[in-house]
Amino acid sequence: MSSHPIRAVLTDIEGTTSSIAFVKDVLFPFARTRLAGYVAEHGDEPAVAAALADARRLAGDETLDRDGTVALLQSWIDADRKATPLKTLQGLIWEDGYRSGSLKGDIYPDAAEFLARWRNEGVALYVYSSGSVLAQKLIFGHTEFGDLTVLFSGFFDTTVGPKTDHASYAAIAEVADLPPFRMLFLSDNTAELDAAREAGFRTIALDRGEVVLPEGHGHPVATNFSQIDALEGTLKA
Ligand SMILES: CSCCC(=O)C(=O)COP(=O)(O)O
Ligand SMILES: [Mg+2]
Repeated sequence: MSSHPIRAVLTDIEGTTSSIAFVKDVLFPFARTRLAGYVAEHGDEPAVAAALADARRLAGDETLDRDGTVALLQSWIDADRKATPLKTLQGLIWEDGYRSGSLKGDIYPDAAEFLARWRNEGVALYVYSSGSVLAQKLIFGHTEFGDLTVLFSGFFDTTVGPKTDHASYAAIAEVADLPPFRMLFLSDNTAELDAAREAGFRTIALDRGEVVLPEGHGHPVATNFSQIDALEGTLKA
């Protein structure tokens, strides 16, 4: 344990503050089934047209028509590909669901409780997820615990860089204006945790019982946010 208090917590969403099951079984199918209709209705809007063009560029096939692009994006959903244009479109489609009340942001109760507690204690909170910033604000903005977006000082998605690249964490620490060793990154993905550690962050792996963490990863492990509080005895600003 370091003697330097943690000044900020940077948290992943899927597998950390929210179950993988919610993302895979609720959010992804919601977007997948509505994708074709959404693109038909909004495909000419600049943000949507740009995301479709980015997807074609990423796939290396700029000749794809609209149906072909939808099929490509659906295959990326099935493969859980964390591609920025797909994440942009998913966020836009989920927005309709959250606003109409058919989607509710599923946040673990311990995450909601301890995020609020840490914020009250003066720890700054940030999100870093493959989901778009819009999707992040929607999931935290529509929870059974109310609007949790007010707890956060900033939101980062893959437009800052891939989650497995140490440079992304260095960029986030710059924006937060903190030395990386004063920041704690929480994730269920050890490749992400390795990248954060390489950038100088402190790290804790979340083991929510949905995936098996690889052996020998070397990150402290917590099964919920109350254990993080105990593990990081210096989690006081
Ligand atoms: C913002 S909720 C949807 C999350 C999502 O689309 C995703 O791919 C989850 O990735 P994470 O980086 O939060 O594990
Ligand atoms: Mg995750």
